[in-house]
Amino acid sequence: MGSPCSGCSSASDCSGSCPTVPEMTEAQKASNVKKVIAIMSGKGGVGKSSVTGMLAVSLQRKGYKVGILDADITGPSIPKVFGLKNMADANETGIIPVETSTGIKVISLNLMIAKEDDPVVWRGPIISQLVKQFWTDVIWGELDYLLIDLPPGTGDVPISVFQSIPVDGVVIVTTPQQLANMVVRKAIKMAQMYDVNFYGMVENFAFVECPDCGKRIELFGKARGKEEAEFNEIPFLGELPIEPVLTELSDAGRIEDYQSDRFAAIADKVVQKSREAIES
Ligand SMILES: Nc1ncnc2c1ncn2[C@@H]1O[C@H](COP(=O)(O)OP(=O)(O)OP(=O)(O)O)[C@@H](O)[C@H]1O
Repeated sequence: MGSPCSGCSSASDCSGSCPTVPEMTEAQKASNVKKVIAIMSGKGGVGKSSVTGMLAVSLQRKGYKVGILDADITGPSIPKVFGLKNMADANETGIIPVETSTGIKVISLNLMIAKEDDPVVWRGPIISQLVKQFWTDVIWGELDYLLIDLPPGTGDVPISVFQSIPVDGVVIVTTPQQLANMVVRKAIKMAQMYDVNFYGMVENFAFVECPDCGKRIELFGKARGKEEAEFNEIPFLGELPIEPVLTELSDAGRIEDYQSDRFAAIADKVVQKSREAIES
């Protein structure tokens, strides 16, 4: 599992006897998570959970061991898109994540409540505490990548994730519309305040391909993800079209059946970025 000291400005010349470092929980001792990647967006509904889900699927297909921590507590969609029906269990060591049909480990509040449509009417600090426990008290086991699906924006949960979980890199999801209104730049600036690596930006809903002639139609205006990534001096990971089959499979809980070369290419770049982060 990542060092509890990551994020501490004195970590490089620490004597190792810092009283503020909490002891590792039993679940943390039983886990070894190599890389934590946070998926964030400025605004809601841009496809952040879909990108998280498909990135997990693509990394899993490449042979990596992958988990998803659903930190979007009040609007969790990860269990639904993977068609998860079982509740998360627990033992004396910690909480046991639920596995998808291809073996991706998932934890989400919706795997702990009796009815998936019951609302979560909790204040920010309680939600943030729960997200921290998803890191400290879940038995993640051996993972190459843990993806964190953050709620949109720059509120309590992203702050507490960046402060308490050793996030290695951030993938930011945006759309052509959203680029016009600065919100995505706020999210980027927030993550930069916590000094995390930017793996890059994904532009979702960039275009629709005409099913008859293959023509590219830019429904939400000109796709400008590459330009926006350059403006923010972060890598551009790729653009994704609107594909009704993705919506259909997600609604049916079968996101793992979706095939996309574009996602596979984005996953390759994410792997590359995570390796560069090790080497730098
Ligand atoms: N490229 C795409 N093509 C077709 N449908 C998509 C695509 N990306 C996302 N969707 C659909 O758009 C809807 C919103 O996507 P998603 O839930 O991933 O967004 P989100 O940013 O995570 O939303 P929230 O702010 O609620 O967390 C879902 O129904 C999803 O299936």
